[in-house]
Amino acid sequence: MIKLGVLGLGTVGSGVYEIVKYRSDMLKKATGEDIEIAKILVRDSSKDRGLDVAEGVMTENPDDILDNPEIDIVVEVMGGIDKAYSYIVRALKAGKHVVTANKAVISLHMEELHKLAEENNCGLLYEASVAGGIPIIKNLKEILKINKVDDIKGILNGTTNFILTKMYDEDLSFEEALSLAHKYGYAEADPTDDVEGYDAARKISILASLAYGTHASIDDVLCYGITSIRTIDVVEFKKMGFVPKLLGCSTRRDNSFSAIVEPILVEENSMFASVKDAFNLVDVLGDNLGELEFYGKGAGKEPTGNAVVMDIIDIILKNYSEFKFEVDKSISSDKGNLFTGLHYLRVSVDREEDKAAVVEKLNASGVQCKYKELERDIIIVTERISSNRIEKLAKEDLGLAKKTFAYLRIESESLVSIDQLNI
Ligand SMILES: NC(=O)C1=CN([C@@H]2O[C@H](COP(=O)(O)OP(=O)(O)OC[C@H]3O[C@@H](n4cnc5c(N)ncnc54)[C@H](OP(=O)(O)O)[C@@H]3O)[C@@H](O)[C@H]2O)C=CC1
Ligand SMILES: N[C@@H](CC=O)C(=O)O
Repeated sequence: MIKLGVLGLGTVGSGVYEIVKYRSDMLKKATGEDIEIAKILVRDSSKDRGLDVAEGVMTENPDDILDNPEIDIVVEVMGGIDKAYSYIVRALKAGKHVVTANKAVISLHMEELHKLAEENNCGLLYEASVAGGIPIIKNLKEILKINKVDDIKGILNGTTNFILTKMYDEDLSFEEALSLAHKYGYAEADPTDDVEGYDAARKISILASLAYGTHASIDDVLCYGITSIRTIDVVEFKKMGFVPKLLGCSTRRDNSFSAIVEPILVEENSMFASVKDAFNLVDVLGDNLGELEFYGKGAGKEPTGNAVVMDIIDIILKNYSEFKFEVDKSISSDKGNLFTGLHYLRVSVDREEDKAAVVEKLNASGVQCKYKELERDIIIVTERISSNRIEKLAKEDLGLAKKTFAYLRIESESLVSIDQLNI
């Protein structure tokens, strides 16, 4: 009998609970073990969750799990950083295996937690922390056995993909789409993490760390969210034949890597454009393998619960010990300089006369571009520049205040010059 202690019974925790409860025969067949959820930690054990949890299983005291010698595996699905981190550390020090969906903790403490797990002969698995139901981490570890992986790119956040899809396909406002994403359980407790790109930044930092054998932290990831994209931008994207997607990308050249999360305009007929709602797509480039894509549900109760339970199976079958996370200190981040492209930039102005000032500064910036003036906005497309340069153009050369502009890199194999763009 394997006993689980589950920290959290929200969206993911209830998915885990239901799979363990209703798929017990299949789990026994897969592992040869009976698996029981012995204790579940929540903040409020009196809350009605519509789940038939046996008497005495729910607790508000973490010690009932972390100090319980009968519990073999701790499943952390409560979210947050400090408490979750301290519970994971306690569990590992107590010799308990840990499965977590918490990208915030893994992205921040990856190196230390792997070391701690190894020292205590425990498994530490976190498949659900990246791309929800997609088994990307397990597959990436497999690929890395005989491939060098320099490039990873993906739609890594279900909430923002859902919002952008609803804005593009159904003309919903940003706020309407976000409230739906919350309702479906896709968004983080604080959706700022989703819409500002931090959640995707944590995910790409985890993938980059695994791929490059370095600890890429969230501070190494340049991060822009989707909050500045407005209805007027969507109209312009459609006219140009592009679809906006929030992508997390990482690339390595020699001993430098760049990682970024940013909204990107992809061509209407591209694979990324076809990824709708809360689905994710991760594209991995291995030097033997070539390009490999992983597609599936990136958020939500069942897919994420499935990823967590698959990790539990791997812990029981001891499919965790062969991967060693070793950190190569010679690899460092160069903060997004390796990403370049033509860019779309929209600048909004309050007064007609402000437009002339923007255009004058644009001409003085030295960045080649094309633009058109609308009633209260200027739509600009720039020559190929780096992600750092477009940021400098908006904030320093044009001196634009937050919320008065939006920019997106344009990703297209065929597009080399702004002359090919009709704005
Ligand atoms: N939602 C998703 O689709 C995905 C989420 N994740 C990650 O999974 C984790 C959980 O997310 P999700 O299920 O959406 O979160 P929820 O907010 O839905 O659930 C959190 C659960 O944890 C409990 N909890 C939170 N803090 C504490 C605490 N300090 N002490 C005791 N219990 C606590 C809550 O108890 P109570 O119910 O009593 O308030 C609740 O049951 C997060 O790390 C998230 O990033 C990963 C992939 C997908
Ligand atoms: N909030 C996250 C949940 C899964 O990781 C997302 O929307 O992708």
